[in-house]
Amino acid sequence: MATSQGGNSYRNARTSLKPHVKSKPSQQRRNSTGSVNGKEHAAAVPGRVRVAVRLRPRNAEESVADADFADCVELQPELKRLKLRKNNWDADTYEFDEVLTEFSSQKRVYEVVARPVVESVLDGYNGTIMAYGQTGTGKTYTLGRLGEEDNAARGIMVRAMEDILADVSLDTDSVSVSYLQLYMETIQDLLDPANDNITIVEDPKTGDVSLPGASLVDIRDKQSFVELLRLGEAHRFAANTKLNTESSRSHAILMVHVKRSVKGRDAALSSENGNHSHVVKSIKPPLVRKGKLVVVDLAGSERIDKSGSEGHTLEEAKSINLSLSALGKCINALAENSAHVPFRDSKLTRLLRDSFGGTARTSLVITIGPSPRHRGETASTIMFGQRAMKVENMVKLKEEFDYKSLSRRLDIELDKLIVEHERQQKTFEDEIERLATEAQHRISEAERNYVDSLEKERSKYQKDYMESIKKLEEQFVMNQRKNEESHMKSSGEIPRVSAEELADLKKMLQKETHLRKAAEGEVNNLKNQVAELKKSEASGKSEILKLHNMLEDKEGQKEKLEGEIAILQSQLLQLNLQADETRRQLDRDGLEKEMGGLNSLTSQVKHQQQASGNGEKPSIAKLFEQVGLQKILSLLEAEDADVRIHAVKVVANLAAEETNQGKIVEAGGLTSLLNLLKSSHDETIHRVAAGAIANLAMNETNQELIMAQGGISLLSMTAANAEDPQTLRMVAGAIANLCGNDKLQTKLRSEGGIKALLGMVRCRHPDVHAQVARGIANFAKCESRASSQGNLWTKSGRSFLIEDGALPWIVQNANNEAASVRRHIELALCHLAQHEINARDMISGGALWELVRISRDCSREDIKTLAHRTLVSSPTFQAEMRRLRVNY
Ligand SMILES: Nc1ncnc2c1ncn2[C@@H]1O[C@H](COP(=O)(O)OP(=O)(O)OP(=O)(O)O)[C@@H](O)[C@H]1O
Repeated sequence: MATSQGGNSYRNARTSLKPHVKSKPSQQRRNSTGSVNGKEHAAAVPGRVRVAVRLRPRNAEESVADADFADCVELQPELKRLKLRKNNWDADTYEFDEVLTEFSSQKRVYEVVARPVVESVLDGYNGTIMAYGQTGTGKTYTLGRLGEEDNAARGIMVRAMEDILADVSLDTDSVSVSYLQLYMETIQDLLDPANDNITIVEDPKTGDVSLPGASLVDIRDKQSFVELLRLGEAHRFAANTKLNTESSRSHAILMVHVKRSVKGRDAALSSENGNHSHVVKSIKPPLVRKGKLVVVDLAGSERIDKSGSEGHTLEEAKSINLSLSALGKCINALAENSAHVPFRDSKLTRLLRDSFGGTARTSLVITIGPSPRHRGETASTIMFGQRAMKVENMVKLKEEFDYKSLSRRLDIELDKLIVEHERQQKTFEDEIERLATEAQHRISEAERNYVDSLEKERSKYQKDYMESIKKLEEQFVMNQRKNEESHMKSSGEIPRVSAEELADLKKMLQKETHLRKAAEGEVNNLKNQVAELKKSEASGKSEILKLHNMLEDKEGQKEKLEGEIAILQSQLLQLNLQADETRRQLDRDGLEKEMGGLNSLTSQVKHQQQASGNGEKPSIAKLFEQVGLQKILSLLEAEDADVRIHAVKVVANLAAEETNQGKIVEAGGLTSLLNLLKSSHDETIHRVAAGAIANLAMNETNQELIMAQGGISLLSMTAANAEDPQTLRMVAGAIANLCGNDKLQTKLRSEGGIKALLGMVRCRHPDVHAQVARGIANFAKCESRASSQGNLWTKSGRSFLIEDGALPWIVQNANNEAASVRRHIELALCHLAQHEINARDMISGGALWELVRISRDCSREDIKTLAHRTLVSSPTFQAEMRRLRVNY
């Protein structure tokens, strides 16, 4: 039955997919790449299977055998019609998409049958070109001629590859081929014949068919492809010979995979010099199009019975060629729009599933011979072609994201970023290191400058101070000398401390204050520098930490400096006090000896006392406030002897104030002072420390503490070693104070206090003697109190003073010209005489006569009365006086 098919030509089919695109491959590529959008092409486009019929010319045998017969077909190529003669007067007419006469060149056949499919493949579609026909009708001629002897004879395979290679760019695209044969349901790799059990894999989602087990050879030029085809043919021939079969019974399948990158999609990745973060953000996997061209040279169809599609059993079909039979059934089903298409009946139909009723563009060339002897086969072939023309495919673009490629590119990009990051990191670290080094240098330099300036100021100040001390000492010695002279001569001028000297001292104090401010300014300057460094090193935390530490060091140094300044201040203060003391002393002596300069000195001293007196207490208070007692006491243990000396002087000055004494003792000052007596060999320290202890020893509680801490032994030891009268005066004063405590008598005596006291009289200085006398008087008074209460310390009841041999010195100094000595001795004698048991010793020691003298001549009325009462009340004294006939 004649049909009217194929209103569209191959070219029309092409334009139906791409309306404005001409068929020139390279032009086509330019137009399609870069503008293709994956979504646009995701939709499938209807594409009917195109069928061309090609008539082989009569061969030699047919020219002879059929010489008298007309061809069984008559072609009308311009009408794309074929007439199949039934007999001499009747024929069936069939329309095809192309009708290729026996004179059609290989080139024309390629262009009308294959080129549109090849172009589709290059655009990213799957395409199938298949030849179907009776053995010897020219299927292999049409598809597989290599054209080595005659270039014009090149078949579709070679021409297709030529077009593909001409269109792709092998830098970005790839072309690879597999070559196989299917025989009796076995797929054999023609490029690796040992591989003869290749399985078909179908992607359930896309319906794509692949043969992952087949060799896949990259093609970079036509020659290597031709070689590969030749090799495949040789293997096909050898294999079929071995199997004792015919080539026409196997199907040859060439698969050409074309993978093309779609330009423009990954432009972001190619912007090598762009911002990397931008690249990463905008990164998209490159888009690739994977077209696959399948060229199938089917086995000869003559084995298929005309009724192959009409009921041959599967078993029969298998015995000849199951594959062609199954293909016919599938095409029938597709042509008739059957609900079920038996693709799974054979491997050929499974392989060609995409080509018929799938997503591929399919072009079928049916080959026929002219011989009327094979009219049946020819008719069968024509009917196969007619049915195939009814098969509608849904041509679909095979475009996908190339994640592998993206991954590779990202790896490269990542490597670049890592390298760049490392470079930046290195630069950053270098910068940090440079900043840190620079900061360190600046800090070191500032530190050096600071230390240098401090050292300069300190040494300058020390020098000034030492000079001032020296001047004062010289002044003091000079004054003393003058004083002694005036004392001896009872005449002469009283030296004065000049107003200029005091003004100098004040200046020094002001200067020191100025220096301190300068030092503070320097510290502030350093702070500013550190702050600047902090700003410039915001990211260098460790450096900032270092700067903090250094700042703290500086603060520590500042504190230390302030401590030293405070000491220096105190020294100045002390100098003031000493100057005042000197003035007072001069005043006193002047009062007694010198009436001439008395008034002026007194007024001067008073003035100074007012001036310094007004400033002194605030100064001490300020000292407490600025430095802190603890700090001052800690300086008693300073390594620097000068510092120790100054510190002990400050403490001594503080201890002179009754209000400070409790604080000093509480803060451990007493213990420190006692330690100084023990540990120091410096006479000045001994003198000043003893003075401070003497001051503290005025308090009863402190007296007990001094004793508890071995103070009497330390004072005794100091007394034994000292030669300086002032030191001895201080020690004697301290012991004298202790002697006045009733609770400490026994301990004081047992620890050598009395003997130490008496030992100090070796120094002839009246001040020392006065203190010794005071101590003896205190002790005697306590003994007297105890005896009156019946508390006797010795077995005999005798006085410790007498037992320790004090009596001779007492008697000897009872009438000492120094009033301060004499008064205390007179009192001591009176107290000793209170206890009857001492009377004998006193009589034998000559004390009786002294008592008598006191009772008669003492200028102090109270002492005089006491002496008299004692003498009168003592039987022993009374008896002695009677014995000596003293009238009393
Ligand atoms: N169009 C043609 N022009 C000239 N010679 C042809 C043409 N087609 C076929 N021939 C010749 O016919 C012979 C058989 O052709 P070919 O081998 O291609 O047939 P076939 O269909 O592939 O056979 P088979 O199914 O056995 O493989 C060859 O000698 C070939 O050169």
